[in-house]
Amino acid sequence: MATYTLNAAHLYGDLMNTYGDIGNILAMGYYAKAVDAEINTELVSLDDLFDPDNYDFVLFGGGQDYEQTIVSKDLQTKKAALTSYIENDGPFLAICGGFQMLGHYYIGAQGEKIPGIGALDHYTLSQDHNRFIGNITIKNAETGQTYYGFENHNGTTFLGKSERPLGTVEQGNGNNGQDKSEGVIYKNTFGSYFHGPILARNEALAKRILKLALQRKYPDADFSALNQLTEDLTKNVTIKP
Ligand SMILES: NC(=O)CC[C@H](N)C(=O)O
Repeated sequence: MATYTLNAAHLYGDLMNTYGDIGNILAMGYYAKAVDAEINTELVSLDDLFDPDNYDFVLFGGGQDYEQTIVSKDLQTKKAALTSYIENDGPFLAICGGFQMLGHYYIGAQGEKIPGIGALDHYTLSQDHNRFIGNITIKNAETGQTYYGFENHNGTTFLGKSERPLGTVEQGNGNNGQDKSEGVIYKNTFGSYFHGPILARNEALAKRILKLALQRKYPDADFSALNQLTEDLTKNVTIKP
């Protein structure tokens, strides 16, 4: 038994898990070992109850438009609980289709309007016979860190006033191919179009989100070993695309 335990919800992990997005939880679990912590993961899908008090981390991965249509209906039943989790600073990572569904709506490739839950203030439009596909690099303004990933999406997302981007696009398209924004940060919720998975490829971000989750659950504990690990690794490792 580890000293610290985090409970993670993999939201609709059986329907939306593009490019192995669950690897984000596995990456966090890997770094968690450095501070004697472990992560228990539970699938929360159609007709399941989402109790915000039960979870310390939520992952909502990407998916195809068809799966998003199915998930959209069920998601409305979890809207209040998910919004309350986000508003109470619950650590959350939403990728691609999951990122789109936390916002107001996504117009799918066939022009269909797929409602989100509006927990975050963005909306997503559709491109005409085009997808953004390829490697992407962004820079995070607060930390100066560079993140690497792979994007594949039809949707073009536009952030609301309360949202700031996860990063500024240096290579690739990002949220919409126009304003250089990629992803979102709102409270402790992170959204991104990055597959890869993002936390497996970007250890500094993995540790940042892991630390948020650990400190929220165990405010009096000392997780400086994780800090040390972050500093040492970022000092010595050159990350190439
Ligand atoms: N990879 C994804 O999650 C894709 C999301 C959505 N179906 C789009 O094409 O924009």
